[in-house]
Amino acid sequence: MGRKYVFDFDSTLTRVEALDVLAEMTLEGRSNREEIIEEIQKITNLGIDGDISFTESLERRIKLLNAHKDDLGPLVTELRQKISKSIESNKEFFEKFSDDIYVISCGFKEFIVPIVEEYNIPKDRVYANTFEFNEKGEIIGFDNDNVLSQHNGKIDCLKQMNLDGEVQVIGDGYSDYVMREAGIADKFFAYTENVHREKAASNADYITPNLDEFLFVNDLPRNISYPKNRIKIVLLENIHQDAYQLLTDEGFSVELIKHSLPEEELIEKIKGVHVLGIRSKTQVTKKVLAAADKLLVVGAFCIGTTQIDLEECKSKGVVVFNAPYSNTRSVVELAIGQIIMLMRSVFQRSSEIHSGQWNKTAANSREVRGKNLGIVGYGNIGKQLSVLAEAIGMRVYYYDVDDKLALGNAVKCNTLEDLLSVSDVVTLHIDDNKANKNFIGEREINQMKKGAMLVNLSRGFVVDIEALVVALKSGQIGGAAVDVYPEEPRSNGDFITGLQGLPNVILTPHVGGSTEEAQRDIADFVPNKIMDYINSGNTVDAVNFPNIRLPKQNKAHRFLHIHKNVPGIMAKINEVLAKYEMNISSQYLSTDNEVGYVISDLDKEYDKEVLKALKEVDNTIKFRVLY
Ligand SMILES: NC(=O)C1=CN([C@@H]2O[C@H](COP(=O)(O)OP(=O)(O)OC[C@H]3O[C@@H](n4cnc5c(N)ncnc54)[C@H](O)[C@@H]3O)[C@@H](O)[C@H]2O)C=CC1
Ligand SMILES: O=C(O)CCC(=O)C(=O)O
Repeated sequence: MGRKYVFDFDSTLTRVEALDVLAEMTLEGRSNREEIIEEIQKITNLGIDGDISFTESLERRIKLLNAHKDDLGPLVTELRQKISKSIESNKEFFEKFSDDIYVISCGFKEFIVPIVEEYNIPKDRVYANTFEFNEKGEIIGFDNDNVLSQHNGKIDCLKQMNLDGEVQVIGDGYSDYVMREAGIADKFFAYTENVHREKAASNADYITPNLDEFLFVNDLPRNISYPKNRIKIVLLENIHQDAYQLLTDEGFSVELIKHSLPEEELIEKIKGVHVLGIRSKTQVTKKVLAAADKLLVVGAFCIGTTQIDLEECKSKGVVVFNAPYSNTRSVVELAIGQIIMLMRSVFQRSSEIHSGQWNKTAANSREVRGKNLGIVGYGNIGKQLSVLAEAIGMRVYYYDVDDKLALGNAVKCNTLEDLLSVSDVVTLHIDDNKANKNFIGEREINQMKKGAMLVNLSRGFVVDIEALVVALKSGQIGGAAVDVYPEEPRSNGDFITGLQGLPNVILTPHVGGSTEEAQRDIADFVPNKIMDYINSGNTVDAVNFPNIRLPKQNKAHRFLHIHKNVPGIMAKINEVLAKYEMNISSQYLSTDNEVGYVISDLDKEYDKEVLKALKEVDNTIKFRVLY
């Protein structure tokens, strides 16, 4: 093609400005170090944005630096650790196109050459300044005759190089852009992986958030087939900021929305989205999924997943992850707290005193020690609650549809009625299966001891609210703590329930799992699952999909193929691979009744036609090339 690639060094090939790093090193121990560093950074930026002449910026910085020849070795060592992430991961490009790659920098050859040589860029293709030293080896200036020490020196430098073919400049600063503005370069790519400079970005032919994107738009060899910045993630329902941070740090384009979206709005929003993050409110229905043209993953940043049509997701090759344990402890602690508060009628006493009434009484105030706690649903939450409740002296009874091993001294009940009839407090921790609708209704309430308490931290639809209201008014139930409701609002604001205003009723707005700890843990767990799937194809812990984990292979391509689980499909996939003479270095298939998911690691080079052929294999649901 005869195309030439001209790279800037500071904040482009490396994540930092080298002179700033040098300053941090040379000013070590100085009392005014921070102020000087700040001043140097200010001057650097003024020079980069063209607000002061570059020569002035260089002179002023060198004076402040107080550097010595001996500092340059450690500086190079430091810079080696600070190569831009996507530059580091795309060495293949620098190998294959080494004859066409140049560095033009207003930095200094003394530290640029040793770094870029490792990327196959020899010193004769590095255009940069050189330091001047005094007899003691101190850096006292720079070679003033070098055009790169002058304002807009990059223009003259590139002109003198007289390169053939199309010249593309990749850099973060205004001084890179001016080469295109002067008509010497053909295209300017504003490189924003490390810093987004408005002046450079607004003048660019193209803004490239990393080298992956640059290589993608130019169809050049690259480490990953689809740049991460092109992967669009939408996080709804006020998901913890840490999740946003993790996913943006990984290079994805993430949008954070505070509330849930109703179906019609989600149908619009989901178009072009690769990953959707939700909590318990957002309904991911068939209609939503029909509009989801790019969707790869749904992340439920909670335990429950019945708000998602898991089967439809699977049939469309959309993998769903949740956080099955992150908020377990938070729910358990709230349950314990609520049980104690109910038994002591604390909320009534509190409301009285809030309204100016002193009512010191022991009536309806009991210890939990020695009382019977009935746990319905002996899963992750139920079991942990069992242990904590015993530790504070409660006698635990439990009921579960599955055969669950009793922890500690807990007593298993064979029927729900057995549990209800013996418990002083009944607490619900069954899962969010829709079959559990009105699981506790009038009949079950009447099977409870008179005056017993009811706690619901599972799902709102599990309890018939009207029946509960009647029982609370009649005294059949002595008090209730309710965290979840059949209908919950999409965002904070007004809310009405028949339970409002009743004595000894604690109402909370679905906050069982809403603690800093739980939300932080979820914000770490789910994004890691998402990244593992996007980056490596791993589906371990997916709730609706065959689970596979295959270690990353070097010098291989990875193809992901999701298909309907029909006889002979693997043979067809491998026939295609054989036809295109691809050597399989490892392959892993996992299936369930409906779908099969196979990861194939293959030899380095491949004919792009193979991708088309694999997509066309009958019963293919989704196909993706990772690298
Ligand atoms: N309030 C909140 O903020 C939170 C609420 N939750 C709710 O708590 C539920 C339980 O969470 P985990 O313990 O982690 O779930 P889990 O799946 O570990 O346990 C649920 C247990 O309930 C049992 N079960 C289901 N239906 C039953 C029935 N009809 N009768 C008796 N047992 C039945 C299951 O066999 C299972 O052992 C979640 O599904 C979710 O709905 C979870 C986290 C936070
Ligand atoms: O607070 C949330 O996001 C929902 C908590 C919950 O109910 C769950 O984890 O299933």
